[in-house]
Amino acid sequence: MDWNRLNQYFLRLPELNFSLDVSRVPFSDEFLSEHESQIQKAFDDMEALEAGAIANPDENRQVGHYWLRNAELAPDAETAESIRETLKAIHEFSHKVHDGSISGQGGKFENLLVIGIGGSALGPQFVAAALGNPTGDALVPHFFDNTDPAGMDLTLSTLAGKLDRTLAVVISKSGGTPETRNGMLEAEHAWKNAGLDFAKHAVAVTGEGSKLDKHAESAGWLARFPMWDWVGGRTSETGPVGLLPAALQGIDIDGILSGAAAMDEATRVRETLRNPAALLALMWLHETGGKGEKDMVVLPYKDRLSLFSKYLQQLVMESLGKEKDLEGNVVHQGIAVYGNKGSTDQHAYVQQLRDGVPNFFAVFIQVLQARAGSDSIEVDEKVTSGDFLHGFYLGTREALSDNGRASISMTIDDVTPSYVGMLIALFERAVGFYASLVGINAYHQPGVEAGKKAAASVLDVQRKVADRLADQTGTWKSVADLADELGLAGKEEWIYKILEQLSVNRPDIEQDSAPSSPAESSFRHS
Ligand SMILES: O=P(O)(O)OC[C@H]1O[C@H](O)[C@H](O)[C@@H](O)[C@@H]1O
Repeated sequence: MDWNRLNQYFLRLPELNFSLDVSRVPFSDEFLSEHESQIQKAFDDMEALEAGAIANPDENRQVGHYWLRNAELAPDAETAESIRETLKAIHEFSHKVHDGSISGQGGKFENLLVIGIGGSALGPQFVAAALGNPTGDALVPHFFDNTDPAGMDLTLSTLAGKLDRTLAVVISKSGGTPETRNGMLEAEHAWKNAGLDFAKHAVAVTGEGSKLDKHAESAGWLARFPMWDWVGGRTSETGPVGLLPAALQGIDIDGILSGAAAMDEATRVRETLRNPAALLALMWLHETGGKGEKDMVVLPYKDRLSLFSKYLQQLVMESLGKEKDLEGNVVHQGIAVYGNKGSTDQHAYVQQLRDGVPNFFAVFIQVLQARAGSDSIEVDEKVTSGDFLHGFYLGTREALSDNGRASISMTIDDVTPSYVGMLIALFERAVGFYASLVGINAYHQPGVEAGKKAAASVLDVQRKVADRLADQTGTWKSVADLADELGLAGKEEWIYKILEQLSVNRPDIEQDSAPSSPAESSFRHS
């Protein structure tokens, strides 16, 4: 690649020891000048958002995640005070847990069970993996992030005999998400079965007055931490959602906050070529045509960052994947995100990236420090494992460029709390800028509701079908009969799938042996 172009489009932020290289995206100078007024408008939008505008018009909400790492910025004194007080409370609570002045029925807490989903799990999971240290964590984190009973059993099996020293942190902004509620109920049941009082081991992070908040209050849980209306789930990592589990784990949360604050500062600069979030958003615009034409493949060359792409999947796709723009036009926006880590992924899908359908751009994250300490063996003459990792990063990037595949690279020194904060803040702001560039609301998620509503209807049909079979115990019924008798014409497929599932999981519901098709199947209650 062109050394001059690299020097032209290599943004180094010396005060952050962070750099962004967009030289391998084939944009022209004209592209930048053509979009300058749009990016200036995005800066205006962001300024208004940070000043407390209703940046999420559909939900009539402010968007305040940037205030979390700089309370001074909050639009009113009460909000600022609440942020400071909460941070103080997180520190105090975790100190007390660490020194044993708050403990479980079996003694000092040693394990942490985080129960949450989506924005209430992905950030804590990413940070736990990036910054934790299983042999040195103050509390070792475990997660329930689904309503999969087998998954929960697996997690509980690793905590067998230790629940009396395990602190459960139930996280839900709305306080009504079914998966999280189910996880909480399953956990309460497990603690009870172990002869323990769940309330003495539980903490909630949730919106004031939510179902979860009320439940935690009336059951007398150890503590409750707020989840403010103006923080979205996918941008909540620097609020109590992310900070409480991290602090309990023993991670330096002030480091995360200061890294995020420093990146916020750097991405407020209105000079496009000096602003990494603006450059990132413009590169996304260039590569996707502003229409999601290409996917973003995130490839950190460091195991500790392997959950970052999963975290970004929600941040980017739930923010940008929208049917309508702010004016109500149908636009079907979005950028798909996937990736895991290099060089591992070279042995999985990089073949397609290099040679196959050119429908992506890559974002490489290079971490300079190979390992703690400098003691590395030579795995080949004069080269270490870390040199290989670095070589694979440069090699893959080169191979992609050679075949006309664009890539962006960012470089950090090491995976530290501060850099994790920076990465989160950088992508949060790039998402905000990109949303302005394409004219969408990044802060709502209307599409998520459809699946939730349909699931509720499925469970309603399940109750009716199971009751109907129970009313006629012993009688074999076909799907068509049940649909007809229950007035559920058109729902035959659901009825079949529901009964197929129930017959495996409930001893009182049976499916006839080996039917050749759903229509020929029959079921009975016995
Ligand atoms: O924190 P909760 O209210 O439980 O929400 C958890 C998740 O639920 C939904 O799926 C939303 O689309 C996500 O944005 C949110 O993070």
